[in-house]
Amino acid sequence: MSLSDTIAAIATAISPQQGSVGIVRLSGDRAVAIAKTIFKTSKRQKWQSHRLLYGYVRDPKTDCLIDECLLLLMKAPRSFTREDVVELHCHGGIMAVQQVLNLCLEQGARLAEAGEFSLRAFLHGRIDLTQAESIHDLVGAKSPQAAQAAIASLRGKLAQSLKYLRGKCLHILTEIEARIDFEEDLPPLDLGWLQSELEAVAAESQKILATADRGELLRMGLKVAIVGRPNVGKSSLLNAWSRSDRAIVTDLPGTTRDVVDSQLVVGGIPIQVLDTAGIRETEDIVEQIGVARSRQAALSADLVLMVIDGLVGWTERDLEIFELVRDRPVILVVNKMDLVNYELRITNYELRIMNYGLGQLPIVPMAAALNQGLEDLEAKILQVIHQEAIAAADLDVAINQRQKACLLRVVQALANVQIAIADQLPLDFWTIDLRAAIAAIGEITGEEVTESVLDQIFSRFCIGK
Ligand SMILES: Nc1nc2c(c(=O)[nH]1)N(C=O)[C@@H](CNc1ccc(C(=O)N[C@@H](CCC(=O)O)C(=O)O)cc1)CN2
Ligand SMILES: Nc1nc2c(ncn2[C@@H]2O[C@H](COP(=O)(O)OP(=O)(O)OP(=O)(O)O)[C@@H](O)[C@H]2O)c(=O)[nH]1
Ligand SMILES: [K+]
Ligand SMILES: [Mg+2]
Repeated sequence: MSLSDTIAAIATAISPQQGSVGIVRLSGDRAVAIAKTIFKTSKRQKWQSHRLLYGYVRDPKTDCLIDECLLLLMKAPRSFTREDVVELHCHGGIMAVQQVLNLCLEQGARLAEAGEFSLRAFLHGRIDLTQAESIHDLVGAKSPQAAQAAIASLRGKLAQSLKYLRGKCLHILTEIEARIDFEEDLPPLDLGWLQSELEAVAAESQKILATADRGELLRMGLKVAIVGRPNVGKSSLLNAWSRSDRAIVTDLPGTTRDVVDSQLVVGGIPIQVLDTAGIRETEDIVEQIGVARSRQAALSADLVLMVIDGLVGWTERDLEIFELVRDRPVILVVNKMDLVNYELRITNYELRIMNYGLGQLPIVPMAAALNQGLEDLEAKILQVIHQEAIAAADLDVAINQRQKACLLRVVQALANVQIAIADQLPLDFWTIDLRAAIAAIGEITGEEVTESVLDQIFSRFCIGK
């Protein structure tokens, strides 16, 4: 992959007969020259930076008309990549953008690799690595809160905090090194200052680290499986919750055969809900496979909603299903509460559930068919996944697992400096650990990062980003 190539890619999502506009993007030294061979505009319009030109794309070999387009020119360094960038705004769908892209490639551009526009923006110093990663997060965001965290990082909030930490570490390092090099000429190190600076850096690092759990939830979301005996109302729950008719509901036990999923957002957290086949012994081959899939879904879920029938109550069959899922976080949904005396039953369940040794199982009474109990269910879910702690993190950025791993190394290295001081080790030892802390911060921002880490990060991007 050469940085001196001029690259081209379709920058928008493409889908047949969809999207009113599609954009082909070029970046590099030859972007303007390539665009000029295929895009014709009236003489009155000048090829000026940050202006839109109106015109037509033609195949220069055949003079065949391809599309009516707008062209946006952004001259280096005032562009996303800091190279010359040309955008051809074509008609949507597949054909126009694909043909325009092919012409760019025929005229000497190379198809961009995944994330290569963003990689160039990073390598040319327009954004740091945390900002580049946030572009990927923003594009993939599945809730407004996830998008908010991404845009905060994109604006450089995390980058700023890290820059501040790195600055402090460098300052401490300089003070210590000066004592190594010119010991006689300088006043002795102020150990009180040094330690309070180290503690301040560690505390700030911890504050950023505290956003990692929220980051994980916002990025990955939660997989929630609905399981239970046939006919307890699992599919009714999925439909009520997703306000859809996603799953088939009938009064026949064994209606759901396959795992049916739906995407929701609860408290800003993207949730994938899986409705599953009712679990029971059966002779029906198709249903058997469905039941096996239910078990699999339950075991791979982050959280299980185990549904029982409020009218029937807790049965031995329910206990068997509970045994299957009890290693996962479980919420017990007591459904069809519209059919029973509420107060009486709930007390009854709590007693019986205690008798079964199920402990402090969270219970939510519901009437899924009547859309009742959904708010309680969501509140209980947020409680079970410790949402309070997550919402309490007082930074609006939310770091990812890579950034977390680096920050943990920062904290560890700082602790090692403290140990070196306490053990009165020679100053060289102090600086070794401080340098490790600085390097770990640099790995987050991209100031000190290996090619393989960059490769890992940018290869997850889509082509055209
Ligand atoms: N059509 C289009 N829309 C888009 C993008 C794009 O590349 N093209 N973006 C792509 O991600 C996002 C906007 N982000 C951008 C970020 C920086 C620059 C840019 O040219 N920056 C220059 C000049 C700034 C200025 O003139 O003030 C710079 O920072 O030097 C452009 C878009 C979202 N929308
Ligand atoms: N009265 C009442 N009926 C309900 C409630 N929830 C579901 N039902 C009814 O119970 C029957 C079974 O509902 P489903 O949602 O298909 O149950 P399921 O657990 O998905 O069943 P399987 O897919 O067969 O395992 C249907 O007739 C529903 O209308 C409820 O809250 N109250
Ligand atoms: K059913
Ligand atoms: Mg069902």
